[in-house]
Amino acid sequence: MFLKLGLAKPNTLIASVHPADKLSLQSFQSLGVETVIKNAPVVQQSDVVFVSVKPQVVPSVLSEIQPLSSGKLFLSVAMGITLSTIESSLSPQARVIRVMPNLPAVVCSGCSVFVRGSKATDADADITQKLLQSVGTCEPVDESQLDVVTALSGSGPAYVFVMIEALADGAVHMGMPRDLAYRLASQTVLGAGHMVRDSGMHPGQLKDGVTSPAGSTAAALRQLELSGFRAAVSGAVEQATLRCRQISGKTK
Ligand SMILES: NC(=O)C1=CN([C@@H]2O[C@H](COP(=O)(O)OP(=O)(O)OC[C@H]3O[C@@H](n4cnc5c(N)ncnc54)[C@H](OP(=O)(O)O)[C@@H]3O)[C@@H](O)[C@H]2O)C=CC1
Ligand SMILES: O=C(O)[C@@H]1CCC=N1
Repeated sequence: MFLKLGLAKPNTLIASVHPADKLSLQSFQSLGVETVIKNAPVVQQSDVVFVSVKPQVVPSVLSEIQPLSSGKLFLSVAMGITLSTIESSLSPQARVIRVMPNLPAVVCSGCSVFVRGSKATDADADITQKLLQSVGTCEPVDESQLDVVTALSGSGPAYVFVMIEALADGAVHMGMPRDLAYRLASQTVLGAGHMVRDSGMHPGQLKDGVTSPAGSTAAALRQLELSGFRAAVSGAVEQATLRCRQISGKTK
């Protein structure tokens, strides 16, 4: 996406990719980006390094690149891995920023936050914000919020995809063709999100505006309440937050 938007040129990027990961290899190569099978050349040749391996793999990757990390900016997207863990695993001269992006960045509708590490400069924060704002929104937060952010906006697209699938399943059950059901369900979620973001109105007030007395929406909402919909969704955010905290504790 950064290439498409002209924020970087292919010959300024380099990625470490496992040879077995044919899909990633092909997509980088089709963009003209050099790929290597080791992490060291990526760090050696870069000013800004994205750390985007699974949290459980982060400690071994950081210890591998530690000797090469002085003077570089590291942007870690790994859930649950704290700034203090990352900073203490790299050179004291490494600069670190934690980022929590989300999947819709691939269609320029992402939602990211970032937290500056102790050595990160204003220029580092600017470049992080510029990169992430090119693919959606990006705002600074306190690190104490990052696990909940991960649970809300990091994982959130998955909950919404399930919601869209369930909406469409309901409509198909009632006789609607599936392709029409997905079009209507996805546009409904987009439109509702747009209204909450831009109207300044409380979501409950917007919900009331859709709900005619003795109408179909009231019947549907009653079913959602009986099924524990609110508790299920807010419980999902709670469980995801707890999982981040668990990972965070294990990798300190
Ligand atoms: N998916 C999402 O929507 C989001 C993910 N994140 C974070 O992004 C990170 C990656 O997540 P995700 O992309 O879903 O996970 P994936 O497992 O899909 O990607 C991780 C990649 O790292 C590779 N890898 C494994 N070990 C090493 C190593 N030692 N050196 C270099 N590369 C290695 C893996 O290769 P192989 O498969 O061959 O092992 C794989 O290609 C996680 O930390 C996650 O918390 C953050 C926000 C959103
Ligand atoms: O599931 C995960 O661990 C990552 C973190 C945010 C989205 N996906």
